[in-house]
Amino acid sequence: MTAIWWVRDDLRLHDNPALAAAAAAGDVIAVHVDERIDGVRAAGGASRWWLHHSLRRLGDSLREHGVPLVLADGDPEQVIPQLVRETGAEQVQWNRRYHRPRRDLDARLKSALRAQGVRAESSDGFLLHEPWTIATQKGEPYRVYSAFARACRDAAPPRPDDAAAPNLSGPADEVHAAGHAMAQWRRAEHLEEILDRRGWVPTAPDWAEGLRETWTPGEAGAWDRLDALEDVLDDYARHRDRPALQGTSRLSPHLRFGEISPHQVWRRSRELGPGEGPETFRDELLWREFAWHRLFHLPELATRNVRSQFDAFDWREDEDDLRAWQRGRTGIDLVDAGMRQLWRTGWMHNRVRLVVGSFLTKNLRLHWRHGEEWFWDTLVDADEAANPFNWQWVAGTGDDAAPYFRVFNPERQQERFDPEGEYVRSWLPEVGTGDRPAPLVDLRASRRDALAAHQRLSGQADE
Ligand SMILES: Cc1cc2nc3c(=O)[nH]c(=O)nc-3n(C[C@H](O)[C@H](O)[C@H](O)COP(=O)(O)OP(=O)(O)OC[C@H]3O[C@@H](n4cnc5c(N)ncnc54)[C@H](O)[C@@H]3O)c2cc1C
Repeated sequence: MTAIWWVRDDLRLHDNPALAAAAAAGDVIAVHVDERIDGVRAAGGASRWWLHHSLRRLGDSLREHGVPLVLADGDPEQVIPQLVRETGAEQVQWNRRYHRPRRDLDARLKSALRAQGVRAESSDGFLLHEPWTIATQKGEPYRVYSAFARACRDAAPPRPDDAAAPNLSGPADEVHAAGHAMAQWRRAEHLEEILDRRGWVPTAPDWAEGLRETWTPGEAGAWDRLDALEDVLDDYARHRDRPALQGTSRLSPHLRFGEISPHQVWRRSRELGPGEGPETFRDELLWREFAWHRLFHLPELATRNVRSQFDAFDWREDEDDLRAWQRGRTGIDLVDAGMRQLWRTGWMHNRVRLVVGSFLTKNLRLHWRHGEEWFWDTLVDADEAANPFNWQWVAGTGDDAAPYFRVFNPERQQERFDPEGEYVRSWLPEVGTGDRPAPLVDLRASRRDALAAHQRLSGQADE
């Protein structure tokens, strides 16, 4: 029997319930669809770069087991049934995703396949807990992180270790899919050609040099970061806010693309001990979880203020200021250093994300959606939940968010978290040379303006 494994944000062989189910059924054909879905944004530039390399590496790993990776594009509701017809597959397996337009599509496809007598099944491969399993006593979703995290910790522990990849085999060479024989899909050059045609790796200009230097997309790269966790966790609670240090795991893009599962990361952190470091780290994994559960319940998280009173907020519109922020030319050292780190490496330290987010939405009073969209395009870990969730958190428009009137002062933040200026100098070598733009805004005056705008909003709410 042949089973199709529909690869989505689970680009790994280990601890992958959908792949394990397909392998248990018989020969496996893996398929990835470059899909276009109404109501879902296309991946940003940095994510596309990542996906190109991650798919290539997944193709290499599957090939070692004789399993082809088919690269298709278009509407999955057409592509998957067509593949089923072409290959004679009797099963389709996938891991669930949680944004409503994607879930709706998956549900429609599941029904359509089942109606044709094909066994279509979904599994839990992306989160620690399915969103419908963590609820208050009234059966409602949690809106406050601390209560949510307690409920997660009280729930069933993560899946037991299943270190071995499943036993895999592929279909006969003469089976065709998407116009090519399986023998072709199993060739590295064939995969490379099709990936190249997608145009996800920039050439003119090649802005990905810093990404190549920083990251190794794919399951092996994820395992290297996981192995390095032991160097980080002991001091995690003390070092995680210091951007000049390698004080955090840098697992975020690997988790984003499912090159490693949160169960694997949680388990490893447990093996590394109780203690303040590992506990604080697990709290962060639960923030990831919280963001996804919120997206499950709030599908418009990226486009609507969770706290709707902010719909009337007096945001400014200023293209020049936005561009200066994006390019790291605000004249505020910590902000510019962070934006340069992002542009060069596709990643920014969490503390600095908070600072640049506060600066954009408060000192510049530009809408958080502008920041969210820029991050969406430039972060290698940009995801549909954590990105809008955290932007709404920083802007004060989200659930359990930092209040709008809490404005980070970037200079104080630098004194606290980069006291020697190491981080700032590493991204802004021109600091101290006089070759820096004048600050875009006066930090005190712009803070006062932001607070006044918030006051006006509160006044309206009271009327
Ligand atoms: C404005 C803003 C936007 C953000 N956008 C994203 C995004 O698109 N994708 C993303 O994964 N994270 C996002 N974050 C959260 C956080 O900055 C990153 O997850 C973290 O910096 C990744 O580095 P790390 O893997 O070394 O984290 P670690 O400190 O090692 O944490 C371990 C893991 O926990 C998760 N995590 C940690 N902090 C958070 C958080 N606040 N929210 C959700 N998950 C968290 C991540 O999966 C991370 O890999 C954003 C934060 C802010 C303030």
